[in-house]
Amino acid sequence: MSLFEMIRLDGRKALVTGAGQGIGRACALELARCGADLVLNDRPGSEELLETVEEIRSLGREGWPVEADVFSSDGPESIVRDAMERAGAIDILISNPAYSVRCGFLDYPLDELDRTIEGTFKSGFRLCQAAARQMVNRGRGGKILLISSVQAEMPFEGCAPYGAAKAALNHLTHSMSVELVSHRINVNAIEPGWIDTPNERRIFSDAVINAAGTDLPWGRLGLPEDIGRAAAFLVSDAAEYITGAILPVDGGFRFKDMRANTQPKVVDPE
Ligand SMILES: NC(=O)c1ccc[n+]([C@@H]2O[C@H](COP(=O)([O-])OP(=O)(O)OC[C@H]3O[C@@H](n4cnc5c(N)ncnc54)[C@H](O)[C@@H]3O)[C@@H](O)[C@H]2O)c1
Ligand SMILES: O=C(O)C(=O)C[C@H](O)[C@H](O)CO
Repeated sequence: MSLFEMIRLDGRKALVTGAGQGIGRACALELARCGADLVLNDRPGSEELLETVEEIRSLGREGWPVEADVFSSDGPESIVRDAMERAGAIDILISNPAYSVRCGFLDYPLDELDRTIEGTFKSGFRLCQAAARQMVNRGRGGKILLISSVQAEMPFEGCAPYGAAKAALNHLTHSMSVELVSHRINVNAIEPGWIDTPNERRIFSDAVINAAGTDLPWGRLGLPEDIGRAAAFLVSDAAEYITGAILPVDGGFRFKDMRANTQPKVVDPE
């Protein structure tokens, strides 16, 4: 079979969290273009989620919205329960959202440390666990993809708990791949570099983003679609023999010293 045929996802049911905008939305759209039907999660009341659902349906695929906070106490388990009710199965899981604030190590507030570990690591752990249990019970394998970050390997000032939580997700990816391989469940992660998403636009001014784009080795920031395409490959049959892999999609960012560009102190308040 050709790569083109193997990358098709027709008949597969995928759950993507944080699918209203940014990287989650781009992953969902790319999976739909490859033929998957999708359960799409985002926060309660998210208008962007409904826009993603509409766009998926306009591609001729099913799009089932599940509004829930994946960081909340019953969030991950309830999202998986709802996904099973709507779609009947989860063949593919993409665990996407994270929580972070920027603050120096010496001043980092402990309640924010807890939120970062809860939102970035624990919610991902619990979502993967709940989805993997369904995949194992069903006995037909599955694909799990975690959205990590280059910061798992690349320390930025003011981001210690977030980077540590992403490093923990990388380890979790390796551990899950070992424990789930006998169930034919592939577990992989993508490390996005600096991707032009609404979240980055909230943190940085246009001037900072434009300057960073010029300085990045590829000459531009990453686009959410760059991550979406890598995600679609990793959850397809074309990647059948890939498990426990951490794929950077960063245009060479992690090998260039851009620490000066990544400091929030250069943000223009306007
Ligand atoms: N943008 C980057 O440069 C970059 C780089 C490396 C890693 N990442 C990672 O990519 C992932 C997505 O980031 P993004 O830049 O697309 O962010 P974003 O804020 O632009 O989009 C995140 C989406 O997730 C949703 N979301 C957030 N918290 C949620 C919650 N508790 N429950 C349900 N939905 C929730 C948001 O509403 C939004 O739709 C994160 O894990 C982030 O750490 C991003
Ligand atoms: O969100 C992340 O994990 C990133 O690495 C994004 C950017 O690289 C970061 O905002 C730049 O400081």
